[in-house]
Amino acid sequence: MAAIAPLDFRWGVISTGNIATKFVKDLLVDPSTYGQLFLFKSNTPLTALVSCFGRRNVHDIAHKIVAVGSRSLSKAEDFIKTVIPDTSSGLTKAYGSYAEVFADPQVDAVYIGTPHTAHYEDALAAINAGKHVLCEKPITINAPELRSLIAAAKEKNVFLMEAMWTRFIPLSLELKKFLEEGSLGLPVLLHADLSGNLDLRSLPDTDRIVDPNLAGGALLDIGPYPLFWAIFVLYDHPDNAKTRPTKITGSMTMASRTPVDGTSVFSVSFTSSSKEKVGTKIDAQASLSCSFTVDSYEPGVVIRCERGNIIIKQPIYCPKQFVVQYRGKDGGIEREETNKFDFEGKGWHFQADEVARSVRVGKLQSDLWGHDHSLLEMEIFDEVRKQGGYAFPPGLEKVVN
Ligand SMILES: NC(=O)C1=CN([C@@H]2O[C@H](COP(=O)(O)OP(=O)(O)OC[C@H]3O[C@@H](n4cnc5c(N)ncnc54)[C@H](OP(=O)(O)O)[C@@H]3O)[C@@H](O)[C@H]2O)C=CC1
Ligand SMILES: O=C1OC[C@@H](O)[C@H](O)[C@H]1O
Repeated sequence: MAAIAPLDFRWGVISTGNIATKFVKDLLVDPSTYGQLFLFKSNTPLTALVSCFGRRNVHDIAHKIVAVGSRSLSKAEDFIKTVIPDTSSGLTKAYGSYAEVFADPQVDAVYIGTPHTAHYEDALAAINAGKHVLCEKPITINAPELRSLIAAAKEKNVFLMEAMWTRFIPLSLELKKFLEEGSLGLPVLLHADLSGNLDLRSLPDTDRIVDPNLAGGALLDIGPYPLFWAIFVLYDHPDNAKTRPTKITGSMTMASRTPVDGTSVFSVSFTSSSKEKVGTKIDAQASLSCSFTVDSYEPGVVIRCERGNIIIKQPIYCPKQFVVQYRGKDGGIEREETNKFDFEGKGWHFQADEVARSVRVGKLQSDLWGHDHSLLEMEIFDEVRKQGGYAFPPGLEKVVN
């Protein structure tokens, strides 16, 4: 079979903050690299098998960073010098505005790493300029904004995806295959938590984590990850066939000087009695939480199935290990399998490969994290905020129902 010529996929990056830096560093990792392969032997008698995967092995894509835009030209120039040193000779253009990135004909796709509240307007401007878009999570601050973006992207015939990077890491790809084999039976109860004590009262009120004018709080910032596991395992389960949840509950505690959530607890239920789709078999619930006021908790994700459990270690946004526990006839755990993963880079590049490969074949959304996934996420967050009593300041939402 003839090899496919590598596609030069040309990125324009807007913003120069924390995640833009991490994403761009990962884009610079050679896509053909395997991670370091290692063998792991456990002393636990229960552990029967250990598998190690170190994959990327992408030969069909070459990521190029052709433009970086910032609200300040000098920040864009500094970013290029420090983060993309090989191209400081001029291969990457620095712009003192985001609009210039959108207008650059060299740019195929725009990566958006601005605060949550800017996502809608930045993505819309990129789409209207005819650019494909990869936008950080949460893709918008409510569902109506996202519906409007999806409509605009369809109208302009461009690809749009939320940067839900966890979906594309090797662990998720492997776990998906395992879940589809169904050897543990159906999932029944999923627990997922992402937390970290940020000492919210010590942060300035203008920090994006606590500023209500930047849609601060735990739910929108780290809530996408526990919810990702519920959507990935339950909503996407073959026996659920993308049937929407029958019930969503939410509760929030406000713990900073500002009116944003410090901790959110929410649940999403999928039931076979759902009227939306006859024949659905799954009866499962997800118990989810996120907090900026307490430390992280292990295990990050537990998927309890009819015949055993799957245990995923922190950090749940980029886990590198899952353990499968098989239940014996007496109900006890009779066997465990540990699956470990390793790769070059930090994991943000896998989503970039997905964007380039999807665009290459003319797709307008990802097969793995499509518009429906992000829309479900935003609808769940809207409901949790409603039940939890978190209303954004007037005018923050650019589109409302
Ligand atoms: N996928 C992941 O792992 C992560 C995703 N994120 C997501 O990325 C987004 C940005 O987070 P993070 O990088 O931590 O934030 P930072 O504050 O570090 O960076 C945000 C950047 O956005 C630009 N910007 C545009 N408008 C504003 C504004 N009004 N106030 C402040 N900055 C602005 C700035 O770049 P400039 O001055 O150059 O224009 C700034 O550097 C969030 O939506 C967050 O949810 C964050 C962390 C990890
Ligand atoms: O996406 C994220 O993951 C890691 C967190 O530290 C960060 O605040 C968040 O935006």
